[in-house]
Amino acid sequence: MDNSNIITINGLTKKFPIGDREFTALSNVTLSFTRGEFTGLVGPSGSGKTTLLNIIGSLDIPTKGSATVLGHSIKELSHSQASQLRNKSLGFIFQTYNLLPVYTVFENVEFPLLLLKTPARERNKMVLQALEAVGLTDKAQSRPSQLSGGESQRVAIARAMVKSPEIVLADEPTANLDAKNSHHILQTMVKLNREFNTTFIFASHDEKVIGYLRRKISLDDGRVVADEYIERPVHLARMETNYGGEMPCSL
Ligand SMILES: Nc1ncnc2c1ncn2[C@@H]1O[C@H](COP(=O)(O)OP(=O)(O)OP(=O)(O)O)[C@@H](O)[C@H]1O
Repeated sequence: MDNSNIITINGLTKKFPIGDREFTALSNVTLSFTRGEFTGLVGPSGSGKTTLLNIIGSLDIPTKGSATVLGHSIKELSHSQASQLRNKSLGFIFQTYNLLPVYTVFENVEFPLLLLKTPARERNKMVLQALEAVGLTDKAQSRPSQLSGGESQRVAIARAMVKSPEIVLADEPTANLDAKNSHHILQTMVKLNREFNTTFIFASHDEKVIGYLRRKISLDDGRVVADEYIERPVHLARMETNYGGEMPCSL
């Protein structure tokens, strides 16, 4: 397994202008992430989790310091280079799913491959594989309005995973789900992380998410206040006991 460094953050400070003042959302953050991590940024509301995830995802840039993602310094990317990095190498999962309502489940998952100009036959195969991985093959022709919250989030996971990104960034992915669906989608992500060695980085204050993390980075007031590796995450342990280490294939 290749466990090389894929994200390096050095002395990162992010300030937002508010009127004629500045608000410091992140303050001198230094962190690195290796391939295959299942890591969460945790902390109270307003602690800077989303801001950090957005910078890693090249949706925003540092005010000071640097963030280097897959060899690209985020501050130095042009708009088109940043969107190329996102299209090719990053998958995003948001709390509101962000599915396109007029398209079918199949078309929603296909969308990133259209941006990458993947040929039709290959596209078809990749979409079906992604839907199978999240257990939604039978919903391929449904529209988002016909899905439950848990199913919608699984479509979002399939859409994030379909292009085999190196990194998936998930911002409060369970915020709109009940406990059963939250565990379901978290276990889906654990399975994908294991199968493809995809790096997952979460921003969340949900204890259910935290129970699956192998690394927990705590933020408070824009600063990293703890960075812990968890030997036996509580929900992972429970999942392995329940399924004897094997995940149910219908996840
Ligand atoms: N564009 C912006 N302009 C001004 N302030 C901002 C902007 N984006 C974020 N902030 C501020 O930066 C701080 C950190 O916000 P951020 O969304 O990163 O926190 P968070 O930890 O993700 O919070 P939550 O758990 O509530 O989503 C907050 O105080 C927020 O109001």
